[in-house]
Amino acid sequence: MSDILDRLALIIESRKLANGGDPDKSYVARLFSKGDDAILKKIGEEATETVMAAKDARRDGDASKVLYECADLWFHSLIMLAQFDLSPGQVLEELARREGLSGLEEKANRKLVERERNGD
Ligand SMILES: N=c1c2ncn([C@@H]3O[C@H](COP(=O)(O)OP(=O)(O)OP(=O)(O)O)[C@@H](O)[C@H]3O)c2ncn1[C@@H]1O[C@H](COP(=O)(O)O)[C@@H](O)[C@H]1O
Repeated sequence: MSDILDRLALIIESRKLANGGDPDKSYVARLFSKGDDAILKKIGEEATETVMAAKDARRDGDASKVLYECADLWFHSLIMLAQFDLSPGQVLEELARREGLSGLEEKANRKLVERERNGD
């Protein structure tokens, strides 16, 4: 299933202006041409729309819109990764690294390290 993420990442990379992306013909190239702030603004918008869709889904009992909004959020996250020369594969590697490590355990370890660093 991560094939689609890899394929999309390749298309997004090809839309960079340095790779010949044309802002008049491509949504992704247009976003790249606007730079960091425009890309990050879209992430904020799509995250908010995802949250609102989830709230509506809980109220209306129809979760289908959550899928669409989440796809928008993931898509724009791929653009943000590309903007920083990162790949979806690297995010998947980070998730794999965390596999089996309880979030509560990780948080406790992090707090311990912070306390040691602060000399508490
Ligand atoms: N998966 C997507 C995809 N998902 C969402 N979108 C676009 O992302 C935008 C989402 O923004 P909004 O929902 O806020 O709608 P909007 O009001 O049009 O947005 P803005 O005016 O704020 O930019 C819409 O224009 C959608 O069409 C996408 N655009 C492109 N792709 C993929 O990216 C590929 C390359 O696209 P181009 O660069 O346009 O060729 C395509 O072949 C697709 O595979």
